[in-house]
Amino acid sequence: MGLNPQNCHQYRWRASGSEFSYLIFAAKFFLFYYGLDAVKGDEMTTQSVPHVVLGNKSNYTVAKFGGTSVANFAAMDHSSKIIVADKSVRIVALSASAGVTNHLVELCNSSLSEDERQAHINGVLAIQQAILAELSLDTDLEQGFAQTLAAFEKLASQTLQTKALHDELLSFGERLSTYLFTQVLRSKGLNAIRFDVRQVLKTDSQFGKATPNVAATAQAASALLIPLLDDQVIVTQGFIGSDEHGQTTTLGRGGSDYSAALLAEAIHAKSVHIWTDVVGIFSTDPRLCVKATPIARLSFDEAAEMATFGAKVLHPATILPASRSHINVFVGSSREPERGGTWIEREKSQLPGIRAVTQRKNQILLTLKSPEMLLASGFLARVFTILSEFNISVDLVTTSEISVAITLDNAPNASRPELDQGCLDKLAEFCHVSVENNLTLVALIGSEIQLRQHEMNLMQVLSDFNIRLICHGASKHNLCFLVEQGESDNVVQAIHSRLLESDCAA
Ligand SMILES: Nc1ncnc2c1ncn2[C@@H]1O[C@H](COP(=O)(O)OP(=O)(O)O)[C@@H](O)[C@H]1O
Ligand SMILES: N[C@@H](CC(=O)OP(=O)(O)O)C(=O)O
Repeated sequence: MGLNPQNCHQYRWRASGSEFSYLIFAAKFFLFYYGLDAVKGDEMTTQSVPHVVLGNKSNYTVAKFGGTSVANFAAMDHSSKIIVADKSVRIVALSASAGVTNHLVELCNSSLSEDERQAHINGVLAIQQAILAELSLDTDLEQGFAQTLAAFEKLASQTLQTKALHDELLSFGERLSTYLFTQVLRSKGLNAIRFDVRQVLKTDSQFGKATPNVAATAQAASALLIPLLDDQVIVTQGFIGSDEHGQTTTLGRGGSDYSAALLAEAIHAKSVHIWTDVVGIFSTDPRLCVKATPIARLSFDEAAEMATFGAKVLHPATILPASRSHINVFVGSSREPERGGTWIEREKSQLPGIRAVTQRKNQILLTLKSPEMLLASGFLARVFTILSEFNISVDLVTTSEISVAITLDNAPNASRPELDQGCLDKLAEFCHVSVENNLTLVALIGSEIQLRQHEMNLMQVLSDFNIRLICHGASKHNLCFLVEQGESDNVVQAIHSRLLESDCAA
């Protein structure tokens, strides 16, 4: 296509004969997208889109591409066509290429042997080099990429003791993928620039799971990001940010979705598009149930519950900025954008009933029993005070006259403090403590879930399994229970087959 970004001040796309397939793709994508937007009443245009704030909204879109959508050159190529076809996309928030963050997490482990360390470094380099082999980087990108790669190799070869250094190392996946993807977009004729998101995505210093500072992010975005948006596509990193001292932070595993929603909020975007490897959010993980079906529309509440209770396709915090700032969220497949996906919107779901089933493995059940609880007050307050002192976050709670059962998330990526012996000792001072591991939390998600007739079928389905705890009533959007981890895939499949395959919400 031969468009030199240095000389290109207009956001545009030029097609030659050999690029005819892009035209067809763009037309198909546009038809699909326009169809959806027509339903929603939004206006789409193929023209350059200036940053116009209508009311408190611009007409821009933030597009997030997950690790699978930038896994290799072919995936990047598919993803780039979506941006070419949708001129409202002005910020692209990228994840690290699939597999890279897992290597980086391993490299944070201080007990690695030299050979193991080198194998993980080589794993990261191999993924970058395979993509680089298909590209010729412009000088500005080439220099930055080489420096970033050298900085990665230097840091990765050391034993890193602090959480701050772990976050610095974890950030390299996104920092590298954004150089490569910027070039892929330029090769399609887009005026793309790479932007270091740490300049604007401001967080506290809770390394590993930093909390964004929304006001500081908005302020930095209006000074540094919004002025760049009129005639360029900004390629930036998901997952990472920086604290007030300029140190790199991360938002927790899978956090790029959250970054995209935060950036959309900061630039007053109308929507966030999450591009992944499935054609939307399904009635359950499609890898587990072949008959799982994509859900066309979900409310913010339903989507938040699904993400919280294990639907890996969306980071649970994504809905927070989207919901408070009225930003619609779309989830679709970067390989097959024309197949549509799931729209997550403020409107309440039209259909009461169960719409999906999710599971979250590696849960702990903590049961605290004390005869003193009988007719006594203050027991629960004492329990929760101790858990909070140890920064332990509780998921489900059920109580009986003399005991309380609590579930805690112990997933490897939960980024939460583990249940340590100090906490258990403190609880044991006034009650009998039992800890059960290897459990899975299964959640039925929907709207106005009440134990009506077809939900009662659930009890029949579950009668074949050993259920450890059931929790229902605090939210109308879920009904949760714990099962043994070894059985949980079967439980989800049985529930899906009996409750969702006949009247799965669409
Ligand atoms: N309810 C669900 N709907 C769709 N996908 C789901 C669901 N639950 C789990 N998943 C899994 O989430 C995966 C996509 O998330 P992820 O691997 O994080 O993608 P990305 O690389 O785009 O970040 C899918 O491949 C699918 O197996
Ligand atoms: N790369 C980070 C952040 C992320 O969001 O990735 P993905 O979009 O591939 O889930 C991770 O693997 O956790």
